[in-house]
Amino acid sequence: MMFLEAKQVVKKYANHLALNEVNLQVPENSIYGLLGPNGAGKTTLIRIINQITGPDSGEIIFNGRPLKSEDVHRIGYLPEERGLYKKMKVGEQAVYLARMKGLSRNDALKKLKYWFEKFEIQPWWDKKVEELSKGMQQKIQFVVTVLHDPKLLIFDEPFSGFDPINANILKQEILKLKENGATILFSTHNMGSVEELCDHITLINQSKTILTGQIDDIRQSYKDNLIKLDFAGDRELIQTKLSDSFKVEKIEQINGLHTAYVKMPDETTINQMISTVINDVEIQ
Ligand SMILES: Nc1ncnc2c1ncn2[C@@H]1O[C@H](COP(=O)(O)OP(=O)(O)OP(=O)(O)O)[C@@H](O)[C@H]1O
Repeated sequence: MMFLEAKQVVKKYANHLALNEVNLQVPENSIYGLLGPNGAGKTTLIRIINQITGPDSGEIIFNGRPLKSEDVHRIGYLPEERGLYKKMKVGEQAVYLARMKGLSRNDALKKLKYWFEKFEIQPWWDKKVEELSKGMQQKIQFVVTVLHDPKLLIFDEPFSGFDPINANILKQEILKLKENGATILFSTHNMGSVEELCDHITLINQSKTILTGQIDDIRQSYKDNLIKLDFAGDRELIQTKLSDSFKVEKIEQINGLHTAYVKMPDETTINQMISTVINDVEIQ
């Protein structure tokens, strides 16, 4: 079942068409990546789903029926522009935000304890937000976003500002949230995170959907069987040997190292290709 759908969503800003009949189909309990270059329309779509702004036409279907204002409590949203109160203490603010999402003080404290321990950020509890770095503030905001166990989580550029170690911790947590039943939609420019996390993607470019589907299907349909082989050795000989069974598109040479771009016919394997040249080259 689709947990979230955007149907023919159109949004104009003054003279700019930010979304041009965009569709989205997010299956329940999936991790869904929204991709596209700067200005493509990703944040606009996310803001429409979060009811911060409305579409000019089209609609959002949530859990099988049109999205309602009260659904906002079932969505956890990490916006692109992080917004914590700088002068307030971390713990005090986290409890305050959790209370706004309907948690009792006791529940908020219990859940915050769990997340602060998980992220090893207990020592920050009594610091003012302004004393934290950007990445540290982002961790707090992530915790506050997921604290009320929303069924739908929407993260706008969740990895921006995180160092690789913390980005990895975040990835693992996103996978666990899925295991625990959440549906997750996130926008990103980070292709590594897409490969590692997403089951489905939609690619938006210039306000339009240009590619959508299951990541495995997309990978399969764009597979062009082109293999890049880095080697040291006799370029002419390798070209001749490979050309018997494969199509060598080109061979480049950089600093004494050759790179052959070899197109593999469907019935051939990489092992066959390598065995053709293995006695004549040093494969890098
Ligand atoms: N409030 C606004 N008023 C006018 N134009 C806007 C507004 N918000 C967004 N736009 C325009 O709509 C287009 C889409 O912006 P959006 O923020 O959705 O892009 P994005 O895909 O999230 O980009 P990025 O990857 O840079 O975050 C841009 O051309 C932007 O200038």
